[in-house]
Amino acid sequence: MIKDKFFIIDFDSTFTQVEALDELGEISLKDDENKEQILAEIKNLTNSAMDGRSSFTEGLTQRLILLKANKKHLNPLIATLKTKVSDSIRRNKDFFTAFADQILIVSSGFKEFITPIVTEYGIKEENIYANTFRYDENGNIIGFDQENVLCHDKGKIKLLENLALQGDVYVLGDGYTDYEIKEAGLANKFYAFTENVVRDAVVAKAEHIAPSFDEFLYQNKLPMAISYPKNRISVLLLENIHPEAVRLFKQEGYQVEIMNTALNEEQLCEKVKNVSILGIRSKTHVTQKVIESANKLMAVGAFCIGTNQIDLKACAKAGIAAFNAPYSNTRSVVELAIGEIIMLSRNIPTKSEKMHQGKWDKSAHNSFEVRGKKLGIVGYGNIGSQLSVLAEAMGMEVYYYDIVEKLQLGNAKKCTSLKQLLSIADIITLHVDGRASNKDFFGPAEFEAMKDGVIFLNLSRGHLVDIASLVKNIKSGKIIGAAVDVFPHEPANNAEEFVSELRGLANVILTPHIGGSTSEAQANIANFVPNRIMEYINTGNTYQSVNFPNIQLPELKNAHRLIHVHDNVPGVLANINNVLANHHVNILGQYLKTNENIGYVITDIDKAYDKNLIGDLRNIQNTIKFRVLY
Ligand SMILES: NC(=O)c1ccc[n+]([C@@H]2O[C@H](COP(=O)([O-])OP(=O)(O)OC[C@H]3O[C@@H](n4cnc5c(N)ncnc54)[C@H](O)[C@@H]3O)[C@@H](O)[C@H]2O)c1
Ligand SMILES: O=C(O)[C@H](O)COP(=O)(O)O
Repeated sequence: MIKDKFFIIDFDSTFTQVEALDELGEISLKDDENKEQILAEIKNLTNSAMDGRSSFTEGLTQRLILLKANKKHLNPLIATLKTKVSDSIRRNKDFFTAFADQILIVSSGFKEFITPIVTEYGIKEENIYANTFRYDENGNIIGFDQENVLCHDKGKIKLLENLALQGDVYVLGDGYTDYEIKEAGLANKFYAFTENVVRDAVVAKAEHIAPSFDEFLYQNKLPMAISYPKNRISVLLLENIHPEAVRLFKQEGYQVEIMNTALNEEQLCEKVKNVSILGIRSKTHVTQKVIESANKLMAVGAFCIGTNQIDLKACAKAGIAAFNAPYSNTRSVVELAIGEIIMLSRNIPTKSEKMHQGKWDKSAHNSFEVRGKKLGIVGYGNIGSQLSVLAEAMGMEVYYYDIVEKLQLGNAKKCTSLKQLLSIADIITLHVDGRASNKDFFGPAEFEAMKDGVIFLNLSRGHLVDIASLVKNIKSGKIIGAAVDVFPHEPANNAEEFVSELRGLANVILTPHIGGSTSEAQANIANFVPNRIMEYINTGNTYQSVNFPNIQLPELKNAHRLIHVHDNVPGVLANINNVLANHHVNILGQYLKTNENIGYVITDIDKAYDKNLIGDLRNIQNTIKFRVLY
């Protein structure tokens, strides 16, 4: 135990998430017709005193008058406060018990509700310094004990002077009166606690910020309930990712920065330096150089399906796990493709444009039903196969081609070669992935192999199609309609001009890479990807990672979890186990999986172990990354 340190902890908005007198008002004024107005006044008085803008004593007197509270309201208040203990305080309960002799609650609140809350955490009653209420004969709260220094302005300073603590004093609180203890020279350090409320005036003065109690413990090398403070995990989200992702990451306690645009390599190298989690969509390229610049990167989230924009191998080799959302926008792409197939079959883009120019061109020329037409799907993955089902429901005859064997859905017919599909289909739609070998997949030879009068769609990736060949075949009339959603060069944001030879061609639908841009899809993605990443960070689970060996781990119970990522070379597992044996570690469970690039070993061990173990595991040859979870 550290004997010469004292931890002074504030109660309202620090130990608990709320201001207790505000909560008391919710109870005592429940039936008052002016409740909202009075509560707002009380809050104003609280904030003004906490920000150091007004006299504390005066504010307290006024708040008690406004509250019209009675002794009978205290039990319900205590019950409410018990549910509102700050999350990071709650999870570090063991610390309060272990360091009970050194922890003092110093509050300008009231012992009547503070004592029952904090003593549950092992805090000693004699270490609670706070005010006490005065009541009338009917139990109405009519004031406070004027003798107590804590009801006066600068009360906390006076108390600390009286206590004359012999040792280092650390103060943790959200309010100005907490900061004043340090200002008066009565504390060695003041930590502005910002988990529940951020008071700008206090943060501006504080030398140390503690967004959570874990951070306070971490900075002071004190035992923590979790292995690493979550507020130290920084998230950078690019390309206008849906706000649900921001909410989830913030709720987890991470620091989140958002940008609406994609970044080029140079910009990203600069921005990614201290980032722990990077979120991108299809336009930001995570290259080897970017990875080399990322000193703290743990995970990359592609908030989309495609991952060709990420150097997955380089990420794995650097111990960075990558995740995507493999199904969240599938249906949106399929619906757009269906709509476009019908629109192009009826020559609608041309007809609509003419109408806007005042030209009435009623004719059936070049207009066809889709029923009975042959749809050729290239790439029968999640999107291709889902499209197959909807197209058949509209009476289309479906043909598909894929490089791997796929389950045929409904009556869809497999083509044994791309050439076969191209020679059969009336409408050809591209749904392969953007792997490097698919670059210029469709060029002069592929367009040549198509039937005359064909319709062509690309909603997969821009670099798969040679645009010059596509334009040539549209202009020659071989292709009578086309829909293109993805392009070899796409603007980084909505302010940049879209430049393409495809502009201005008849019966060509051009869309700004919006196949997956529906509210439903974006919200689904923003839910899916953060959850995968947080699970990886919190448990080591790599299920559905696109570059790490996939391991689904059991819940971590009463153990420490050692997570070891290493080059996939012989002997590393043996070395890990030798180190564990040398330190007489009791192994509770061990899991190993490798892929072509890395090995991933998870070992759950008894909590009691010699701390040199960690350094020895880190030093094993071929270790890429090592972390401990609890
Ligand atoms: N326009 C958009 O907004 C949008 C939205 C979502 C996805 N996409 C793109 O669509 C692609 C496909 O999505 P998915 O979810 O169906 O992916 P998927 O991985 O489930 O399917 C891709 C299929 O293509 C096949 N394939 C790959 N190369 C091939 C080739 N040369 N010839 C034949 N088949 C080949 C694969 O075997 C696989 O079955 C994504 O990778 C992404 O690039 C675009
Ligand atoms: O891969 C995808 O899911 C699509 O290309 C969508 O990409 P986006 O999120 O950049 O629109």
